[in-house]
Amino acid sequence: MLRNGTASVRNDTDTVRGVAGYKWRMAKLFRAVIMGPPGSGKGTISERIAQRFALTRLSSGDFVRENIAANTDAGVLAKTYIERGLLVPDHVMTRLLLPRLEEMTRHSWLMDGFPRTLAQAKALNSTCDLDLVISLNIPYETLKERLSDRWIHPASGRVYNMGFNPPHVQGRDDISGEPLIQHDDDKPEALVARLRHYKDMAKPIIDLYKSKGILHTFSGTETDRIWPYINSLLSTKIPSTSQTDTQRIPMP
Ligand SMILES: Nc1ccn([C@H]2C[C@H](O)[C@@H](COP(=O)(O)OP(=O)(O)OP(=O)(O)O)O2)c(=O)n1
Ligand SMILES: Nc1nc2c(ncn2[C@@H]2O[C@H](COP(=O)(O)OP(=O)(O)O)[C@@H](O)[C@H]2O)c(=O)[nH]1
Repeated sequence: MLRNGTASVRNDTDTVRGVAGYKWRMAKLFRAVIMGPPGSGKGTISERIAQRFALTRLSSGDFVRENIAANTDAGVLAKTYIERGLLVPDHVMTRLLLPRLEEMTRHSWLMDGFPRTLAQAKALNSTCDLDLVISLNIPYETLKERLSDRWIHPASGRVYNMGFNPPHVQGRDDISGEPLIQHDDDKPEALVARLRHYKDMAKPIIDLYKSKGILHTFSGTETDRIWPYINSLLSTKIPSTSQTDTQRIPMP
């Protein structure tokens, strides 16, 4: 339910009357957030969840990049921070993200990369009710190893790992064939500060979601071992066979 909108299709099953006089039951929608330190596997796991459960995957990082590429006002502003290695301020992030979410009243989605601050979590909370938050808890040594091996296709945000999911052609993006790059802040010397920053920022957000009873934490060193637990949790919450975000089920 978008509280400031007119549609109300989440967390319950709505009944609407179609043109032929049929009633249609709108399947329950599902909204989730995935959190975790850099390298914890948010992107990798979101991709699996989106495919398995036919959710729309929303990545705030991709969204920032799209706005920068499209030269929107918020994108131009966001760029000035990212170029200096800073996080985009809350008011810019919410200006970018919330209108997008308001377009999603009839979609189930999973958000990666937002909220990153308590202010962003509160802004999200005032826009929609989340069903579930996945928090990934991965040891530091594992993060360090993974990130030193992470290669990115900057234009799309597609992520590779030379051991875990290498590109078909070394150093090249699978889809575009363009060169892959490594981020400076994936280097071990930058990681300690990034992790400390993540812990400080994430703690109040995690506490908030814990108090709402929607937080689920998964710990481990391998995505493939964590995945079955996430899969079975989500299987109890969303129908895996759903091919569309809003299912229409004819009712007598
Ligand atoms: N809530 C957010 C989300 C994103 N960004 C900005 C800063 C990031 O550098 C950039 C890209 O975000 P990503 O989530 O794609 O990338 P990161 O490398 O920061 O995240 P991670 O290492 O966790 O994948 O967008 C931000 O400031 N605030
Ligand atoms: N070796 C290994 N690498 C992984 C595993 N899971 C994800 N990765 C890789 O680790 C890096 C970080 O994962 P990513 O999904 O980008 O994490 P995010 O920063 O939280 O979004 C990427 O290069 C992934 O391909 C895993 O279980 N083992």
